[in-house]
Amino acid sequence: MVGRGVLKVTSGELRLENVLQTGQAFRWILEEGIYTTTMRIIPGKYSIIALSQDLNTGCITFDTPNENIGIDTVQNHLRNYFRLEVDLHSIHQNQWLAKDQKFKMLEHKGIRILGQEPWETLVSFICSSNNNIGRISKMCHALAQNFGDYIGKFQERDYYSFPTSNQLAENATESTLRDLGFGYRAKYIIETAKKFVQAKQEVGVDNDTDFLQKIAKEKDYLEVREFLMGFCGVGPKVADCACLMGLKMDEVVPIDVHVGRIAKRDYSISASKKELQAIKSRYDQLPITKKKINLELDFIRLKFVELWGTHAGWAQGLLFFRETEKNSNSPKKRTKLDETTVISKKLKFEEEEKLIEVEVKAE
Ligand SMILES: Nc1nc2[nH]c(O)nc2c(=O)[nH]1
Repeated sequence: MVGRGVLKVTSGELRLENVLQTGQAFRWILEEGIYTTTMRIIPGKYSIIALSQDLNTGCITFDTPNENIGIDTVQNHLRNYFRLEVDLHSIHQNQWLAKDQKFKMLEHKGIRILGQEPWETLVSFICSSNNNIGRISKMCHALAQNFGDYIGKFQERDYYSFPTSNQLAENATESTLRDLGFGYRAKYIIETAKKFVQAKQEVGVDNDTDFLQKIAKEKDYLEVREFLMGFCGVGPKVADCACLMGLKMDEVVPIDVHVGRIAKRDYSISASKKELQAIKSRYDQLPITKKKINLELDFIRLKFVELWGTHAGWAQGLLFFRETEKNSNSPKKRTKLDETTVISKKLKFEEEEKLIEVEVKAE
């Protein structure tokens, strides 16, 4: 191994198996206890990275097998990625449990919200519409393999970067993405990439991460969400996932059917007409939000933020994990990347996609 080091993690604060392949990140590959992917550890450059965790100590051994990046640089990168500055145990005890007795029965299990590349997060969650983790992963790998840069080989596998908005806008087409199995999401990705490139040009920023971080710095949450929802295929849920897992907006609570179900079943949250009307009028100055928002789900979002506080999005992460774990097969079964099926031709589920598309159009 060329560059090897250890990342110290306070015991229990991070469990790789509960964060890397459970619906936040989609390009980690797990084989024999080792997680590998490519990450932008050095600005402007992707590198292959391999991680393994000692479950007794919590410590993570990292390798950058093809290059020597420098231990401090990799450690800093991983601290940021895993958001190790956030004391999960303390937040669980002092913020969530203090206000919500349900967290007595809800251990945090080292489930943390990641600090991912915001452009990749946005595109990944566009892919997540009506989709499951295995298929989203296949799509994200397909984007990297077909439109990203070749980074190198590790243990007989080729690794690629996640494509920039420019790479997608210049080299991908709706038809190629449809051929790769993206279904109706093909159009969303192409339209979003093209508009994104234009938006970057207008402010003179070239890098996708820098651009979205600049937006996040200059605008408040509702404005960032409005901005993101201006892109094709981005509704409140996708925008909120990008805010939470890509832009480190810890208070943001993405709401989808799973979390909506939890809100009604476990928290008896339901809004009166008057309350819904009050939310609607909040968005008079935010026309895209007003058009795309589901008022009932937004009401739930606000209730959860009120209940859980500054790291409400992290609390949602625990509930989301428990809910989706309950409603799925074993994690290994649902997330393992099948080597032979990284998408380079039509996938079996194309027929199913067409059905979904018809349903969406009919809505
Ligand atoms: N923590 C969360 N992970 C997710 N994955 C996905 O598809 N949705 C979510 C979410 O709402 N929270």
